[in-house]
Amino acid sequence: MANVLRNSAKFGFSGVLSQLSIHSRHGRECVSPCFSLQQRNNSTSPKIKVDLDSSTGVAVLRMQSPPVNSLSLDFLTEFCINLEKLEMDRSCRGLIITSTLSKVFSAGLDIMEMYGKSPERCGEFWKAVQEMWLKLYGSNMATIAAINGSSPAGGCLMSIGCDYRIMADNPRYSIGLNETQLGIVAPFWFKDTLVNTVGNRAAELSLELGLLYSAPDALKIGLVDQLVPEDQVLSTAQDTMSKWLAVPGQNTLSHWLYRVRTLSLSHTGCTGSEHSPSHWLYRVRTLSLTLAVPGQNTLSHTGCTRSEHSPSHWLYRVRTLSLTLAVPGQNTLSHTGCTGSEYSPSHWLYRVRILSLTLAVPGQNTLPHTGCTGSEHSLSHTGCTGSEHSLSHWLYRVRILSLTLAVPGQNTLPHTGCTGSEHSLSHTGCTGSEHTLPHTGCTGSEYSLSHWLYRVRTLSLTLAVPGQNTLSQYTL
Ligand SMILES: CC/C=C\CC/C=C/CC(=O)SCCNC(=O)CCNC(=O)[C@H](O)C(C)(C)COP(=O)(O)OP(=O)(O)OC[C@H]1O[C@@H](n2cnc3c(N)ncnc32)[C@H](O)[C@@H]1OP(=O)(O)O
Repeated sequence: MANVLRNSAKFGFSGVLSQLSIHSRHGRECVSPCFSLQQRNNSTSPKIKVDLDSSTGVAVLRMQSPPVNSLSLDFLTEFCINLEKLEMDRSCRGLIITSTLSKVFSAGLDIMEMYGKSPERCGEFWKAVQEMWLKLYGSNMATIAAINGSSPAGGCLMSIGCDYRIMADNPRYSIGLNETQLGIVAPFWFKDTLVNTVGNRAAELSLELGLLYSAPDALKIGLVDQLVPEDQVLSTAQDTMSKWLAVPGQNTLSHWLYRVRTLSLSHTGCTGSEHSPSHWLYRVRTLSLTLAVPGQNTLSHTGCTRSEHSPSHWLYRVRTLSLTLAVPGQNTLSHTGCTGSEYSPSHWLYRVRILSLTLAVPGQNTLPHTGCTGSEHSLSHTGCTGSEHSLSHWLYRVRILSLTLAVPGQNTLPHTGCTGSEHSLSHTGCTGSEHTLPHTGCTGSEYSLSHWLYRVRTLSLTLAVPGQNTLSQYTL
């Protein structure tokens, strides 16, 4: 195992990403996700077993792919097909996910899928990973992870994609997003899902250090909701499910809104029939894909078919969004026109903030302030100095910072040229009457800095969709 992981780190993810990039730049015909799922399911023996109890409306999905339920393309395909079937079965209202293996819930993404594979295979694999998460996180069923063994990385993602987590009370089992320890950057939607589960600070620590938590520690930080003796994991999940299903309207939009709300966008500019979950799944997925690998996903694999979804249309959107979420070291910037020495990390460190500020408000920020140079580029206001500028530190801090600053309509240009003491006001540049914020519902003393910072972070996720969010319909 150690060798495999070492190899994957060595050859690994940048290679995989660039392969993906090459692949996606060529573009492909879009097909419906259902069709593509069926097409690519090549496995012979089932890796997933589903039992639906029609009297309770609860399905138990058992992962049974030895040795460790690693998430290979075949596994994910089968998983998604089963999920899709249950989703379409109106008699099924609740889903419990568990493992038939002793000691392991899921070892996460199958390392062997991640190197030495063709670009096509890599693309399919990564698409399947995203589909798994979208289908689970966006499910209309109540979902419970009955975690009866270790659940690192992608296994943890699968768990936090569920509404509730019950784990075996065994300190030898661990769970967490440990990608950083493998030299892998957890995509932003992994991060967002973790933040939603354990909060900002715990997620920040967890991702920067690539922590795996023992079951008791996972309970302490809220990564799991409950620990029970190993032989009671499934029965407790079944008891718990009955409480979830007793909530009126469990399968309705209200359920959906609570989960998706934090996913960015979903509930914002929609009206009328646009509120259908299927519509949203595709919108969310599109954006997620775009942002998961900035500059690398052309979105040909999103399943969008309307002509407005043509690559050329998307390229412009993608570029904007990608820059918004500029992730140092992960973005190759090939799509921005940067070449050669501009790729150096130091270049990135200084560009990132400016780019974030500039482009986080599509259509509102114009270019002039991207031309900042010299001392204006100092990142002193981020609190980062010297060795703190390591990759993992940057990835998680900068991203949050840029989201914090993204306040469409509020952060107008003047503050981008701010230097020195002006930056002390939390670099939002907002003062006095600029804080009208009629659409946020904020008034009077609510304008205090700490309030503002926390609200902004939430708002910025909502607002990161060019031309879609007016916020007028939505009051936090
Ligand atoms: C394009 C992609 C871009 C970005 C992706 C970013 C996201 C990445 C998310 C991920 O999920 S990366 C995967 C990270 N996974 C791990 O770090 C888990 C590693 N595995 C373990 O920690 C342990 O195996 C375990 C705790 C799950 C189970 O321990 P134990 O019961 O002691 O089993 P072994 O370690 O002996 O393993 C048995 C067997 O299984 C193979 N294996 C384990 N994990 C994986 C895996 N993730 N993929 C493929 N194969 C795996 C292991 O090599 C052993 O195989 P043998 O042939 O040696 O028996």
